Amino acid sequence: MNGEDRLARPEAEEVTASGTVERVVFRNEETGFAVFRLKTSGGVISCTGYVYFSQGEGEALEVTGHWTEHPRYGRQLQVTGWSKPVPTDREVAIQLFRRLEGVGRRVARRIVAALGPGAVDAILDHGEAALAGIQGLSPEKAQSIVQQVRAHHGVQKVLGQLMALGISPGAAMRVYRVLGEGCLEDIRRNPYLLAGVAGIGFGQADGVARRLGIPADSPFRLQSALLHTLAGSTTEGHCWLDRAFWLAKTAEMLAGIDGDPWEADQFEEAAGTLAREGQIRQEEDRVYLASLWEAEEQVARWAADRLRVAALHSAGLDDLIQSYERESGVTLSFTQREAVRTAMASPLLILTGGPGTGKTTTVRAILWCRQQLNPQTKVGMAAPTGRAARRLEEVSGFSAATVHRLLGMRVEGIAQFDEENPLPYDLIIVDETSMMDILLADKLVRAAGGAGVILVGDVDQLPSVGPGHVLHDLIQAGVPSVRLDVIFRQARESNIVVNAHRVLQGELPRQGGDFWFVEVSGATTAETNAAIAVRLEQAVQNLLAEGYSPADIQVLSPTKKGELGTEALNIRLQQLMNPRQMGKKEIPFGRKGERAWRVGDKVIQMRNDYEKEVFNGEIGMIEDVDPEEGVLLIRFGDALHEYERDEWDQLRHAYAITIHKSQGGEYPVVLIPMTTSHYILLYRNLLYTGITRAKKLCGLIGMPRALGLAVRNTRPVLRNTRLTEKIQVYSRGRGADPGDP
Ligand SMILES: Nc1ncnc2c1ncn2[C@@H]1O[C@H](COP(=O)(O)OP(=O)(O)OP(=O)(O)O)[C@@H](O)[C@H]1O
Repeated sequence: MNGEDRLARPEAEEVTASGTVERVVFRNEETGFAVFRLKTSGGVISCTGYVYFSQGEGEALEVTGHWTEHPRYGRQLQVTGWSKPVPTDREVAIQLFRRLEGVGRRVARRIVAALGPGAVDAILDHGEAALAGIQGLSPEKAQSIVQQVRAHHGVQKVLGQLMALGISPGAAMRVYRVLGEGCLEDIRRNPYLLAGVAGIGFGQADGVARRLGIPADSPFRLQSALLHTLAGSTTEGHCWLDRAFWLAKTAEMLAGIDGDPWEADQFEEAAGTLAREGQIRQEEDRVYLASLWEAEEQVARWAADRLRVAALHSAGLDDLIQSYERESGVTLSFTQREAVRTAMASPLLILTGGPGTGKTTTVRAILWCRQQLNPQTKVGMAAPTGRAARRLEEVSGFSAATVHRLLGMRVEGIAQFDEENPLPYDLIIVDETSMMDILLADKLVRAAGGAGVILVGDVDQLPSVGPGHVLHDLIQAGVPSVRLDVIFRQARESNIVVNAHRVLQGELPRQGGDFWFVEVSGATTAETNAAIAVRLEQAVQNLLAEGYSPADIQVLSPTKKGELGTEALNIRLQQLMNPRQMGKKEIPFGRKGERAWRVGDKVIQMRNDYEKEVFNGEIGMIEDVDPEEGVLLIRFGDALHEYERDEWDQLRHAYAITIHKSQGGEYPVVLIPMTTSHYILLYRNLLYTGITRAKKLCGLIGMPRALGLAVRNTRPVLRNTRLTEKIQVYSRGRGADPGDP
């Protein structure tokens, strides 16, 4: 039986059942999805669906849904609607109030005597006012009763009404959690509040607003649209937008939805409100989201403060370095020594260089010297991604964490360590800092306290996915930095390393050894692309035959779209590396169920999940799937995680990933298709980043012209940031806050 046949198909007929919850087998706190047993007069039934439990076990519930047949768990009710029965019988009502905390039999009786058996509804509708005048109820107790009744019964009304506005069950739960009990009133007034809740964007909030009859020129709408445009620019890496451009872009976006032209100056008032409310910050013609402005300011002031601290050169340092050389058998180069000296003397150092230039070796020397000077030195090591952290651990011999974990970040934006509670280290070393965006840099510097900070990275790699160009800007601003640019002999034996440096110099890579280029040609570009895809498959087959595992082989593409984009390649490569097989479990997905998550699939996490502690860009493997529940069991490193159906959007297949996503990763074998169809993405840093991900073998397959274009194209990174200028201003002591109104 194949995976699709195993999928339970709901029977058409809708059924209703009521009873009490016997056991909650599984509950996802984030989405509200639950598996539970309901004790009904006809026996215990198994149910699945989005249900909000206030108590869980023992809770009365009425559910509607469809029967499904699960191959392992048998008959289950797939719940599509639910309610918590409000008692209509006096004695039942009294029992219900008695179950509330702090309510005795006497008070319960008095409430029901005053309000009748419909007391619950009266309290839901009128709140504390309904309880006014009931003997023996203090205002605090009345408040507590209202809260408890709302928690038991009110939430379903709210969720039901949210769903009626077109919000999905999972999102409705999130809205309720984020915006709280009064969310409906707030949303009716300003539906654009929804745009701030995870998973709901401006477009969906706008749809709700239309349903609620909010006028198209409502100030809330204009403000939300403006914030949307500004936040959108951060996906291109910008920290700020030019004001006139911002207004015009927002006008254009709304005109695209409404069909009518909007004038940019219609947004002036909305922009003024956002500035007054502190949601945006303006510096002359530049407009920032407040959070980005604050982050840039913070990092700038921090770097400037450290620049002002005079470097303290310790006299015996050269002797110490010589001892290290004797001990380790490594003779450091002139530049490496300079890096060690600067690291000892300055509270901040940037160590940059391409592959094989000796960054890790230098870090080892620095650690050794620090330990010799003070054996008590506490060192914190981190990298922006889990895999980069694991690698740092391997090469340095010290334990390393992700920056998020180091800072104790459990949810986006909130860190356990900050200026009030600094990290307990004397020295903090962060690797792969080209990947660090301004928001993460802000968190790091806030928590650094008095510790020395060494930022290690390769400034020629692609910049961070998030906003800012931090490593580059810090170097530009004159932060003490050492650039290692000599490739060591051992590294020179690798054409991967040599070619990475050649590409940076604008030279074509040379073939041979661990680096090869397969030329593919055809009569037309389309034909050539098709031939490249076939040749890529052959290369994968050959590598598998040579004993490489699917996990060893990583295909990288500049883009997601097109025949040689990651989406199309993933379909081909899944068929090749993990084909459908009898007995291999899978779950179909996609609009027509044409794709499948299959046991053994390689997958990539697409955004940070703080609960699971699985971060953007991490690669995992599907170990098991439950087609009935829609649950995927995925291994990331040592940990296994469950992904519910509504979490699948966090995942993609990872046989092919974009070069952007591969940042900070390393793979034994990297294969990159090269086509002129990716014209706008063919540039030097991108190719360089792709090549430097390979450890044992790097294969480029495609058009020589595409390779030539990529090597020659030095497209500069254009990101709107002011970090460099701000550091320079602050370090000269001109402390005027450019953003103060
Ligand atoms: N001073 C030195 N003398 C001789 N060999 C060295 C020296 N420094 C580094 N190496 C050797 O050069 C190679 C690359 O060094 P290292 O791993 O430190 O570079 P890296 O910049 O961290 O490289 P990557 O970014 O590729 O990890 C290693 O084999 C290392 O042993």
